[in-house]
Amino acid sequence: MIAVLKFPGTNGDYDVLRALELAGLRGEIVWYKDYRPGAYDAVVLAGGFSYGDRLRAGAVAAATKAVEHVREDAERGVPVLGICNGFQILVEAGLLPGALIPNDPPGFISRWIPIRVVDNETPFTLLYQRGEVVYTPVAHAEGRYIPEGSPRAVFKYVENPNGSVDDIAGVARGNVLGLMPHPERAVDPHISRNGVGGLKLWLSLKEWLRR
Ligand SMILES: NC(=O)CC[C@H](N)C(=O)O
Repeated sequence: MIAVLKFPGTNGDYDVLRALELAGLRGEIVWYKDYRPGAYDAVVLAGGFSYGDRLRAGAVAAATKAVEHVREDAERGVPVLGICNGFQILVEAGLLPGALIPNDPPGFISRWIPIRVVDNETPFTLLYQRGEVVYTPVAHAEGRYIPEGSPRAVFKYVENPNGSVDDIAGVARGNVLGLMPHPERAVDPHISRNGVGGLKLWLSLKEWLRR
């Protein structure tokens, strides 16, 4: 069972659930107060505006017991994925290195953009070719990635929309991955005119869990 973690203000949880379903995976939306460590095969922190992005996007959710439990699970080897606000939460909690600051140029962006898979050795990217370009929606105001040390970049923007250093769109540490684009919104041919490039991310997880 895959947990789709929900905080007050999370809005991407049903999209993740649907993507898991399309990939043939079983998911469950888990309210943050109900999250129990050791109970799930993988965890997805979905996008949205947890706690209204107060203080900094992701900062309040990062201080919850639920994220402490996610950290314990991550240390046990459970794959953890943070999408957009989920990525912001993982960075704020120190599970991933660096910082996500307001976009440059400033403002909320919402559009499809091409991204490149530069590392296909994570539990979420193993079915992609290295260098493969996929189209995904981005929808954020605080997505400018500032690295700390030499982070392991997994996705890079082909068209950098937010001023992220080195065009970094997603980073991993061990079995934890975070990215600003929304792979769960690029899975359904009925609503996507830009392909279903996000689907392989969910199929990769399925393959990783099978192995
Ligand atoms: N789609 C999202 O997860 C939004 C992320 C965050 N609230 C921002 O605007 O930066």
